Amino acid sequence: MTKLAPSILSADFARLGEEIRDVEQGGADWIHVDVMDGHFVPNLTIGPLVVEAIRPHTSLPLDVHLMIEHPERYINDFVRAGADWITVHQEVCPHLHRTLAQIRESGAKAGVALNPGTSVSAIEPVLQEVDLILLMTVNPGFGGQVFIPSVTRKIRETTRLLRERGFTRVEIEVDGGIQPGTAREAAAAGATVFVAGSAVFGQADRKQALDAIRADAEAGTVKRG
Ligand SMILES: O=C(CO)[C@@H](O)[C@H](O)COP(=O)(O)O
Ligand SMILES: [Fe+2]
Repeated sequence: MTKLAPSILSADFARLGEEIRDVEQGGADWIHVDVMDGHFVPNLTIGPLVVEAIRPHTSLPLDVHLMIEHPERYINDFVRAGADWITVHQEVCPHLHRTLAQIRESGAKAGVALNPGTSVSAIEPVLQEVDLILLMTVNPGFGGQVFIPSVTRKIRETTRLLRERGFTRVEIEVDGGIQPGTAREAAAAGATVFVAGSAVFGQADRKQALDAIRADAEAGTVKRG
């Protein structure tokens, strides 16, 4: 099933509760929360306090994307704050297996993210520990960037690998530059969860924006068969 996860990075931070309710009413499936530390990525955003503040404003799953070094120090705080899914980057986890196990033990679903320059082979040994693979379709750090087309091949490779290994319930999430057009391309390659920041919050009518991305992604899914 196609799932849409609007990224609040492009929302109005002064009105976060209202913004989240607006996309929930508009048909969002998850709320994507981008956490940046100014070290792993050149930008600073939010922490567990903001997750705790938005939790009462939605019944949707909170999908927390940690773009931070030493994510193991903060996993439990984010889960206590209300995160349902926690995704860490392979590039900052020397003990990836242990970090993914920590996420599951804390009660959240475990995701692992790969930058555009990181091969899917880097996570082959830990597939058993993973509920979601996030393939960055831009270099992480900012909203509003352009989808990198060469990542489409990696989405296909990931889809094939999960099928071959029998991990058919693992979600493939794409993040960065997702809008009508790129959603279809990613869906045709096997993506199941679509993060969109500027393409949703940059539009006055969020329902219309979400409907357009969903229709495009579903057209790609049909093409994949
Ligand atoms: O993780 C990130 C960026 O690092 C994303 O979640 C962005 O927030 C997506 O924004 P758009 O590219 O959709 O505007
Ligand atoms: Fe993200």
